Amino acid sequence: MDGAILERRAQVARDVADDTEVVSQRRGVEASVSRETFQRLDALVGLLLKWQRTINLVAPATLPQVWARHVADSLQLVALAPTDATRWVDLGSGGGFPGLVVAAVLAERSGAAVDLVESDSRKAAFLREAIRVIGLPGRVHVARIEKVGAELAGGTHVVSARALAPLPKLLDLAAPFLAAGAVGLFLKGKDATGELTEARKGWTLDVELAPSHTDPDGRIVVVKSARPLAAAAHARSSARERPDAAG
Ligand SMILES: C[S@@+](CC[C@H](N)C(=O)[O-])C[C@H]1O[C@@H](n2cnc3c(N)ncnc32)[C@H](O)[C@@H]1O
Repeated sequence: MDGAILERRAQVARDVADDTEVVSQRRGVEASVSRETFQRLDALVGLLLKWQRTINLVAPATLPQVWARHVADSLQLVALAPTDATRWVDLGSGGGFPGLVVAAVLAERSGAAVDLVESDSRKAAFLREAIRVIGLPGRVHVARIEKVGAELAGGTHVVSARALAPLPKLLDLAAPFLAAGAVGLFLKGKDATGELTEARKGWTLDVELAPSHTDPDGRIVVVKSARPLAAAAHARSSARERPDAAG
């Protein structure tokens, strides 16, 4: 059989396999949330796929696994948060993970509000549109986290982030929220333990590493409290004061 026909058949087989995978991942999420939450998540995925044609909201290679890699990955944070959490801040939300997924669940809690901080204005436009169209309890801040953190921190129950920065830098970004008593929920890959060892050089931490249900190598860093070590805090503030300091 000619090579072009073989390749076409192989592509059709791959597409069918992808479709089957998408259907089964979507069913997995459907079984784990309420009907209303699932409808919001379905609408979110639809909107993401539409906007993804013009903006790179998530890595294109991850689209066939959108339900597992993005929706289910984000959803697992809700089970690790205090059950009565209503004030949630998501840092560096990008295409809405985990922030918009959390907002889709928290929509059922009275008084819930999810603040999404994202400095990229095109991604922020998507976040705003998703909140408007789906009717999510979210607010978007098109800003650098460093600029708005202190102002947003009061009353936050949970601060989350995925794929934003290595843990030591992430703790610096999340510091105002953690200082205000928020629990930190940070989705991490296989380097979580190494990043935690690094972070302990600058912080006294009460932390748990929870397994990820969507990535066998992944961990969720649950930060229950974080206090900067005095010397490390001093080093950080001196580095900020010296304009020629690295980092
Ligand atoms: C790699 S993406 C991850 C997006 C999303 N959390 C996810 O996991 O799909 C990191 C996002 O954080 C945003 N970001 C990075 N540094 C930031 C900062 N200091 N303040 C606000 N947003 C920031 C970037 O614009 C980008 O959209």
